Amino acid sequence: MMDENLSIGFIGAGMMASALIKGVIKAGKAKPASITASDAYQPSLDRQAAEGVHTTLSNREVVSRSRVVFLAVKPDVVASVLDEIKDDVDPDRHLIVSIAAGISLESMEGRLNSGARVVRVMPNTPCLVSESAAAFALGTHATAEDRALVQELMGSVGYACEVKESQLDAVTGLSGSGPAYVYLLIEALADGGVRMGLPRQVALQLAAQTVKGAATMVMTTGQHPGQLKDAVTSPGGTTIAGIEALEKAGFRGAAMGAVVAATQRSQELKALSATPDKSSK
Ligand SMILES: NC(=O)C1=CN([C@@H]2O[C@H](COP(=O)(O)OP(=O)(O)OC[C@H]3O[C@@H](n4cnc5c(N)ncnc54)[C@H](O)[C@@H]3O)[C@@H](O)[C@H]2O)C=CC1
Ligand SMILES: O=C(O)[C@@H]1CCC=N1
Repeated sequence: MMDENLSIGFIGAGMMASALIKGVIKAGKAKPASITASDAYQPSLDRQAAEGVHTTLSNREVVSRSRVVFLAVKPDVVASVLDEIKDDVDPDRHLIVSIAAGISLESMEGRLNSGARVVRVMPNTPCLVSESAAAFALGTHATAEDRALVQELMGSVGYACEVKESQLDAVTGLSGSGPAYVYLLIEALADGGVRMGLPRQVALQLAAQTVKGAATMVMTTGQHPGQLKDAVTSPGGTTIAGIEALEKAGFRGAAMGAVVAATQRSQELKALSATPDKSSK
């Protein structure tokens, strides 16, 4: 069990950090006062301060006040942040948890002093509503306790599992970016309803609830999505006409292609982060 007074820090207090902070507070895994967040942008800090979180412009202060330090800046900022906090990171005290897409454990460990405990997590924004889908991979020096802590913390805001680091790009392409694909789907379904005469608000509610209901069916019945699809689809009925339209438009290929494209972009980011000067360590 996690220590309920565990101090958690966030370097970068943008979209994803905000969702995580709200999620872990709601799950009772941390009190606002035991969380410290830094950002270079004052309005982001003001938002966190309003939640009772301790805020600072200093990334180093986050490290000094926290045992678990989330790196929640954009991938291209991770290297400079690690250079900045390097000498404050104590392997006996700190666990560094990066949520940055495509930044490898090796590149982060290479920028910190030896022995630093690092974990990579790929969460998604629905952790704001305790419905995150996250996967994580442990660095060289992360311990069994670190694994349990990350599993408990991320599990408190949704589903979390450990994967090989080499699989994190695919996780990024599927569940990290995935909420955006589903929002597109919901918007498009609602547009279809509006096209056929439904009021916008009604169409949006019906579309969103349909996606939520279908996802819940997959997760609770244990049935394959194909079986569940067949149960909706009457011979010669309406659903098969809709499915034919989707298949003709290449729906499955488009969905698969989205995951492939986003995974490849994550791989590209990794390649970019692996090239910089190791001399500046
Ligand atoms: N948005 C999402 O759905 C997901 C994002 N991620 C990852 O989370 C990380 C953050 O993404 P977002 O929250 O979407 O971005 P964001 O742009 O909303 O947040 C990043 C924050 O970092 C701050 N910042 C910039 N330079 C800084 C510095 N030197 N020190 C401290 N703070 C600094 C910015 O002012 C900004 O508020 C990225 O690495 C991304 O790959 C991972 C999973 C999902
Ligand atoms: O778009 C991005 O790069 C980040 C990573 C996963 C979701 N958002």
